[in-house]
Amino acid sequence: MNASNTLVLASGNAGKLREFNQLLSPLGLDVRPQAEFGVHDVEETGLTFVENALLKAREASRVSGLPALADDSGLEVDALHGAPGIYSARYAGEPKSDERNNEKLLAALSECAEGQRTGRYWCVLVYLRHAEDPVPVIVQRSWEGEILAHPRGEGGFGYDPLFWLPDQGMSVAELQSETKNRLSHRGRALHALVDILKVAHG
Ligand SMILES: O=P(O)(O)OP(=O)(O)OP(=O)(O)OC[C@H]1O[C@@H](n2cnc3c(O)ncnc32)[C@H](O)[C@@H]1O
Ligand SMILES: [Mg+2]
Repeated sequence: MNASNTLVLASGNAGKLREFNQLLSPLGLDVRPQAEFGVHDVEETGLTFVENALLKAREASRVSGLPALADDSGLEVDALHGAPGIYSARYAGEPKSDERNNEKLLAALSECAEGQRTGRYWCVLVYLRHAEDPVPVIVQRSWEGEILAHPRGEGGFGYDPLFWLPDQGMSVAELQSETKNRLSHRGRALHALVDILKVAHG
């Protein structure tokens, strides 16, 4: 990390920012949302999570002058040939709406039998020391689950009320936030990233 352990979080998603703060504040890192620096959302024109995460991190670092951490994530559903995938945030169009995205997902799977509703969350994290960093740190993690036929639970964000964890016997929206952070695609990716940064930068 840099001398002051300050970094900018290249995200405008309130649910992600909450989870990053829960995960990173115990590490003594000063994590600032990109909105503090007037960073606007970039167009996510990549065809992969990693390309989009790079675009977001580069812009946030360029505008803030700080190291940047970006997350590009989404839900891959087998019966939908990987959709909504990199388009998860805008699955039901603009403006982004978790509620409409969930309704569209339920409709798309209305004919899909239990047992065939498998999928996974993906999270790709990119850390850049500066906007032109030629050696980004990149970590990708997934989290397996099944898509419910009806929403359950109030916690989390995005597709969490529809994402069922057979091992837990709960949807992600029914988990305690600490449990989600320990098990999730994002939580595990972040721990791996922090381990890499500790080795690289002390
Ligand atoms: O790009 P930023 O500003 O970070 O915010 P965003 O919401 O647009 O984020 P993405 O482009 O990475 O899209 C990710 C979408 O995938 C879904 N998603 C990712 N992680 C999730 C999680 O932990 N729980 C539920 N849904 C998640 C959710 O719909 C997100 O909006
Ligand atoms: Mg986005």
